[in-house]
Amino acid sequence: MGKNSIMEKQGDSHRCLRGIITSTLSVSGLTAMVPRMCASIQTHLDKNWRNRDEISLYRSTKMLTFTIVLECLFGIGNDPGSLFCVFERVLEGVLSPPINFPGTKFARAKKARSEIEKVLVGEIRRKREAMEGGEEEEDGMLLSKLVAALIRGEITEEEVVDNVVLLVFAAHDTTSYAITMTFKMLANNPNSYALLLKEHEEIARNKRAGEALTLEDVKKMEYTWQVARETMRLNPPIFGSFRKAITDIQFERFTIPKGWKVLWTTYGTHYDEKYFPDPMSFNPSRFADPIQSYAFIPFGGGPRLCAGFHLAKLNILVLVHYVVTRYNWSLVYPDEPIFMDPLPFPSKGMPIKISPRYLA
Ligand code: HEM
Repeated sequence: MGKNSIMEKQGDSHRCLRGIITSTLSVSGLTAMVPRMCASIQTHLDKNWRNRDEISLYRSTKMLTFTIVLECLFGIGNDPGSLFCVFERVLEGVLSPPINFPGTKFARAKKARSEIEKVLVGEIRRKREAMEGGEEEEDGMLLSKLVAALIRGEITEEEVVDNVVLLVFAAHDTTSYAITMTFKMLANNPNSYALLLKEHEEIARNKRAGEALTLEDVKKMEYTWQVARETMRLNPPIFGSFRKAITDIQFERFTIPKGWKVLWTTYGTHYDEKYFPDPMSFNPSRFADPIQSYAFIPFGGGPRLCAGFHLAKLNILVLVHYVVTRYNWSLVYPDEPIFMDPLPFPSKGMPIKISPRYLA
C-alpha cells in the first residue's frame, strides 16, 4: 500500500494524517456526504439490481463500497467500474506473500499499483491546479482536504496517493463482508428481520418519492445498528491485528519485552460469556445496553481505532434501508460456507434472489 500510508506512520506524522482523514470521516464531516451516498447507492441498485432476479450480494457490495469511496470521498466519478478491476488486483496482492516474480499475485498487484498511481496522480494534480486557481475546499470531500494539506506543504503527493489506495483497501472487504453477513443473519432470524423492516418502513413512509435520507433519518435506525453490531460481533470482518511493543509492558503476570509483536484478536472478547452472555446466540438487543469498553472491537480501539468507522456505519445502514424497502430477497444458499484468505468471505459470493417490493 506504500510506505506513506497511515498504517505505516507513527507519532506526530500519524496524528497529522489521521487528523486530516478523520475531519472528513467524523459524524459532522459525514453530514454533507449523506445525500451523495444515497445517490450512489440508488444509482448502483438501479444499474445492477433492476430487472435481475438473482445477484451476488458480496460482489455487488464490494463494487458499491468501492464506488462510494471513490465518488463520495475523492470525487472520482468517471466510470469507477473500469478502475475496480485494477484495484482488485492491487488488493489481492496486499495480503499475499511478497514474491515479486512474474505471474504471482504480488507481481500482478505491483503492476496494477503503478496503473492506479498514474490515474491518481492525474486526479491530484488536476485538483491541485483547480484549488490553486481559487476553487474552494469542498465540504465533506477528503481529496480536497488532502490536496489543501499538500498545498500547505504538510504532506507530500506520495502521501496522498498511498492514503487513497489504503482507504480503498481498508473500506473494501470489511464493509462488504459486514453487509453480506448482516443479510445472512437477518435471513436466519426472521423475528429480527420483522423488527428491522418496521424501522425502515416507518422512515420510508415519512419521505417523498425520491427524497434522500438525512443524518436524522439514519439516527433513527437504532435497531438496524444493533443487528449490524451483533453480526460483526459473531462475524468480525477483521480477526485482529499486530502491534509492536515499543517498551517493556507488564500484562497480568507476563512481561511483553520491547520489540515483540503482539496479536490482538476480536474473537477473544466477542465470544467470551463474561462480556456477552450466551455468546454464540444472535441477540441484537444485547446492544441496547452499554457494552464494556474494549469488549466489542470489530473496529479496533485506542489511537488506531478504525478511522472509517462512521463511514462504514453510514454505508451499512443506508444500503440496508434501500434494499429492504425496495426488494424482497432470500438467500440462495442458506448454509453457504465462509472461507478465510486470510480475510473471511462467503465461498459462493452469497447470491440472493430478489424481486421488487412496493411499500403499502
Ligand atoms: C465494517 C467495516 C470496517 C471494519 C470492520 C474495519 C476495521 C478496522 C480495524 C479493526 C482497524 C484497526 C486495525 C489495527 O488496529 O491495526 C481499522 C483501521 C483503519 N480503518 Fe477500518 N474498518 C472498516 C471500514 C473502514 C472504512 C470504510 C474506512 C475508510 C474509508 C476505514 C479506514 C481505516 C483506516 C484509515 C484505519 C487505520 C487507522 C489508523 O491507523 O489510525 N475502515 N479498521
